[in-house]
Amino acid sequence: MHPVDGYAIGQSFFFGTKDASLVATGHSVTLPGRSGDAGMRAHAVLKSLGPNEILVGAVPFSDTAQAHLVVPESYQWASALEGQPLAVTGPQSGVGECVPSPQEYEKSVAAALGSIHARQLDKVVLTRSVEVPLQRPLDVPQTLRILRHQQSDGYVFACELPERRTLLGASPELLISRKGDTVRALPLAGSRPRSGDPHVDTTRGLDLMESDKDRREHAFVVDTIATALAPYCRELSVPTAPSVVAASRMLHLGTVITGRLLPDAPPALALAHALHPTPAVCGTPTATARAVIDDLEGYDRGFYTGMVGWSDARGNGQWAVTIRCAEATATTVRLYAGAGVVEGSTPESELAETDAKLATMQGVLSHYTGKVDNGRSIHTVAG
Ligand SMILES: C=C(O[C@@H]1C=C(C(=O)O)C=C[C@H]1O)C(=O)O
Repeated sequence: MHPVDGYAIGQSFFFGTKDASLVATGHSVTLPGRSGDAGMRAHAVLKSLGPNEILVGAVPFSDTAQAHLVVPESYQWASALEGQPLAVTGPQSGVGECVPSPQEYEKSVAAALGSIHARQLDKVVLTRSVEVPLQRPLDVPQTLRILRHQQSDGYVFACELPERRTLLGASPELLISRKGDTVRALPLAGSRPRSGDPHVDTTRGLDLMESDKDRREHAFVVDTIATALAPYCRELSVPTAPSVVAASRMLHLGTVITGRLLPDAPPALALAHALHPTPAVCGTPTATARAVIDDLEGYDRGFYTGMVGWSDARGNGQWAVTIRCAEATATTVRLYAGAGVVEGSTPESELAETDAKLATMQGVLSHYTGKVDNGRSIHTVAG
């Protein structure tokens, strides 16, 4: 038994790394949840409640949408969750409903490339979502164990949202963590699918490291994060080159950024707000990229590409970027994936990247959904 087995739909929260798990239940106080100064306001409320209080939850991509941040009635830290292999997958259950469709997504990437060539922006991250019916109710603890098994590093999470929706996933990307005066971020950008063969993956990793397009795509993120953190830090270490980070089905370029904060630096959630949305999930410049996303994507990302995590009253916390995730109701599950578009991108390669990223959660959830085809077969027939 692990405290995660007490996970209750509508009430609980789970956040786990390879070292520890946080399991929280209920909400005594719901915190102010819009972006901007929400991080500081939430911290003030938390501090007023007492030194042992924490807040947990998720912040959406949009800075005008409502966040879901709560002070739980109870919480406990427990050991890391033991992974569980994915045993059986259900039968093929047909095509998921895609927004935008694969064809529309490729058109949007082409339109974004037009804006990049016209020098209106340098990078924009365009995403897709697929909704799939559930064939049986989702077992959250079991899904979290499967996610832990697949993603040995990284951040496994489940967060109860209003209207009995469950946000869950395994993110390989750390927006920011703060422990005492030490901060850490692990931004990811620039990706290749994994092959299942370690030798092929080594070659793909080298290819990623040598790809000018992926290195530029990555550098936008690192530069933006380093610039945003610098005013709060007395030391900031930013490696000059990224390394290859292996997620369950993807290889990414990643850079471990670490810093020592100045006295009176903001608490973890406020630092996270200062960084969000990074060009890993939005683009460069941020405001132009947001406008292009609003114009081209055609759906509301909700909590996907926001942040999920916890903070304590001392200012510590861990906030992961909400990717490789799904949002489940009692009867459906919506999956998400996106890819960064820069000079050198092509519509086909970015669509393929989103398919590869969708496969992470599709594989994990296939036990509940059957195998899902996210519109590519329609694409092939039509094309
Ligand atoms: C938007 C997503 O991923 C982001 C985009 C990446 C890229 O374009 O290479 C890599 C990791 C993430 O920062 C996603 O996984 O859905």
